[in-house]
Amino acid sequence: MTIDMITWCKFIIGNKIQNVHTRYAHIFERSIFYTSCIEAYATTVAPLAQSLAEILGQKLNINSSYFRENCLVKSSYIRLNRYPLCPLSPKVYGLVPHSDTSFLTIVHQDQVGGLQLMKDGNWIAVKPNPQALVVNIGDLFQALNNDVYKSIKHRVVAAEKVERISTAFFYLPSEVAIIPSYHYRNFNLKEYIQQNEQDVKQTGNKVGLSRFLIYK
Ligand SMILES: O=C(O)CCC(=O)C(=O)O
Ligand SMILES: [Fe+2]
Repeated sequence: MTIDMITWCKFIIGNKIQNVHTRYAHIFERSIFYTSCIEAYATTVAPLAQSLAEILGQKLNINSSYFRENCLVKSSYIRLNRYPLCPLSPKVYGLVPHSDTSFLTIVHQDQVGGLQLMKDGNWIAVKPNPQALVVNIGDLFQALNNDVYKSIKHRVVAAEKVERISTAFFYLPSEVAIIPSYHYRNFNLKEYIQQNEQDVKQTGNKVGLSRFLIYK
């Protein structure tokens, strides 16, 4: 692994609405305050994600009930990211460049900054604003809307002087829900994750949606 592929970030994945990911259960069990915060946040942000997906989907001929029917409460999850101070910044990333698998990702970041988006071949810093949420289009939404709205490539620059915290809510369908698309062959989340894991193992990279294109 080269230095630029190291991720300088600690994270917890959990979804208290459902069950906490078993690998992290001990952390969640330790603090009732913590779990209730996560639960309150997830309960608030999930309907927001659904409304945004429905609004975006309206002009794209996506059936208005699609998200309600296929995104179950337990299919979405939250990832808490902590970016500790990094002596090697800016040589390593907080998070390596990636696109999210989700339909939508709703990110809350603190005041430190470090999130960057790829736009027209350039990395653009997202101005940190703790009063605002960042909404990213994910891979599954790109497939669903036949490439009208593209999944955004993003990365996080490692924190150099001040530790950074962010919270990402990934709005996802159930593992078996079909993602209908004209550009991509029918697939579901389970298949997509398996394919990505296989590609990362074999090539070191997530190949992503292009694996599922009908016409290459
Ligand atoms: O920390 C951030 O601002 C972004 C987090 C992110 O991209 C992720 O968790 O997938
Ligand atoms: Fe991300």
